[in-house]
Amino acid sequence: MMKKIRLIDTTLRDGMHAVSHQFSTEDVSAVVKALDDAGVDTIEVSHGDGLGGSSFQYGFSKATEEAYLKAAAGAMTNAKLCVLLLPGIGTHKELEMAANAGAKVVRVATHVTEADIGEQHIKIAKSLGMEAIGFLMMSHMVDVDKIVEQAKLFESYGADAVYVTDSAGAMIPTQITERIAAVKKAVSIPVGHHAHDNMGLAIGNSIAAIQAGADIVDGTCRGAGAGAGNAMTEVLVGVLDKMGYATGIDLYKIMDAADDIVMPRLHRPPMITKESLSIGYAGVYGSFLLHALRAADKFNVDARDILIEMGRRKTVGGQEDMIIDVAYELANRK
Ligand SMILES: CC[C@H](O)CC(=O)C(=O)O
Ligand SMILES: [Mn+2]
Repeated sequence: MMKKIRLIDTTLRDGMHAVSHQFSTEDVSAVVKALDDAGVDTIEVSHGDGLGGSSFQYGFSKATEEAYLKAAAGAMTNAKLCVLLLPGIGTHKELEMAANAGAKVVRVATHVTEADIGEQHIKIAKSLGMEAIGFLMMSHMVDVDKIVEQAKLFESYGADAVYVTDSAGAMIPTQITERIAAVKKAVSIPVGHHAHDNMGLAIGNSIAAIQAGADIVDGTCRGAGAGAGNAMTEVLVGVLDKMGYATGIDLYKIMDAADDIVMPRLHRPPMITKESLSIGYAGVYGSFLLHALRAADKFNVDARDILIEMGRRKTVGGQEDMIIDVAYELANRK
């Protein structure tokens, strides 16, 4: 029997970072229709920083979250609609709105040391009848024991699955293997992995995760996502099939979705560049990329220096405003 790997496509959420949150509701309908038709199990749609992310701090979305979700729900026949929520950026109000608009799954994303701030949202999601997944971000920043502790917290709150997330695309396969294997041993809920390609390892790390026991992996079409992007959904489908795992996704249809539907909508397709590689190397959020490029331009400094300094200061998601401070300081040092 082939093991079934659940593939969650986040082109319309992580991919929002790659288009500065400017997909239209028509884009959402077209991409969801193609993914659903290809057999994708779960499709995530939200602002790149999750529900409530549309703001000065993170960048405004082209449409409201409700309009995106209604467009997605209306274009789906079989897939489950998923949203991302970072407690504090999104609140129970956005979660209720999402459930009413048709979302069946929520990923409650916290910094890897802060699962406790997700307890309330996991419980609210369950009371709304949703599947609730704990999503531990920036898991390269702590050791294995800490990740295990935090994954167990999510399980104790009633999460249906828990993720080890490489937000910065900073880890190498052995680090993924040890983290996933340890979490898998410690919890009895499914374990997922979300990879970024800043160091060219997104597919390799996803394979390492699956071989270490992961049950769920994330992908985006054409790798659309923060930094150098994510593991490509269409590549995962081909590779997993070759490895003898079932995804339930039609390879030709997902290739068509990626090349014909998603690619023309990416004005700046993510790729490994000196800046996105620096994100992986420095271990900072992929979503810092466009902010750092803009600040580098404005203050006439090297974006790599900004990112390396952000890494040295151990900044985490939500500290995008510090990019300006760092650029300003670097410019004054010159
Ligand atoms: C800021 C939210 C973030 O983009 C979530 C995510 O995809 C990650 O941590 O990689
Ligand atoms: Mn991501």
